[in-house]
Amino acid sequence: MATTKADQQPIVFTLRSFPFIPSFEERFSEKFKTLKRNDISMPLNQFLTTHPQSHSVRALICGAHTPVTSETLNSLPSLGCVLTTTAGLDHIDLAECRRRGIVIGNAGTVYSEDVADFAVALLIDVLRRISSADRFLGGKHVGIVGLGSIGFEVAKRLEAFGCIISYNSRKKKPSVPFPYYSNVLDLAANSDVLIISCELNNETFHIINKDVMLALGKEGVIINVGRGALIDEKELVQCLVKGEIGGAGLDVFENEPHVPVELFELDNVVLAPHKAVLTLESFSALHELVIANLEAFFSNKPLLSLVKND
Ligand SMILES: O=C(O)C(=O)CO
Repeated sequence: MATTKADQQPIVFTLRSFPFIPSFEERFSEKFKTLKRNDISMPLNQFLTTHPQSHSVRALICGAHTPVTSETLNSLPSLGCVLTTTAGLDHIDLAECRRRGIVIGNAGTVYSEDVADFAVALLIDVLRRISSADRFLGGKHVGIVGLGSIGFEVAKRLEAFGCIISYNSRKKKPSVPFPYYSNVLDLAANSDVLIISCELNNETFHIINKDVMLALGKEGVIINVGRGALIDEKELVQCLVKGEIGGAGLDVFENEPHVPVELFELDNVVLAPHKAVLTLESFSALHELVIANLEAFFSNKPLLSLVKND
């Protein structure tokens, strides 16, 4: 049998959730020798500890629903690179990657514009469904929690609607013209709308708690396109049911795919099944980025979307 270019390549282990487009999958498997877990009924770590090729895996592709735990990493002794198809990193044991010198690449900014569009669409939907003319978007004070690439794209779009933007993030961003709040509670107290687009980590878990929701107030709207666990979901449901906040647009939930049943009953809530990034444009850009990252890794160059993990 003729040897293809892929036979000479180190092995890339692709976990299931990589959103391949068929033509891309072909290109990908010509370029890279891949190990796939076809039988997903076998637990991942059992597959890895019994599969002889696990020892030769140099790069791993994962997604939001395929956690990369220390156990997984320990079953891949030659692993040097983890590429996630997500912008978020909360499914990866970052400390273990750091300890083992494994580089991490994420989806960079490929989703930012689509997620920002989606956040704005959710907001318009929440406001227009329940409101009379005095609740339209113009003049609303919008607080953005997490002014990364998504948050910034949201700000650009909402400024064009005449909204007044301010934000909270770990640090004040010197190049940004919007007022900064170092504390989410103060941001909520001064906003009509909170857009949640920060990353989920130990510091941001339940950053939107009951106090923040009460500070946002009865007319306040929350849009979450980050991660479900950024909001204390039980409290969110209570606040919505009791009318302590005005509405919510949610693309993410604390225990996906579970969605609290109470939310389905509420007219002032718009629910979406974690689909803000699901566009052909986002995925095509992601696929190019994954290939470019693997090529960079295998030629000892820095990843294009290298994650800072120190
Ligand atoms: O990029 C991410 O973090 C996502 O949630 C994609 O769905």
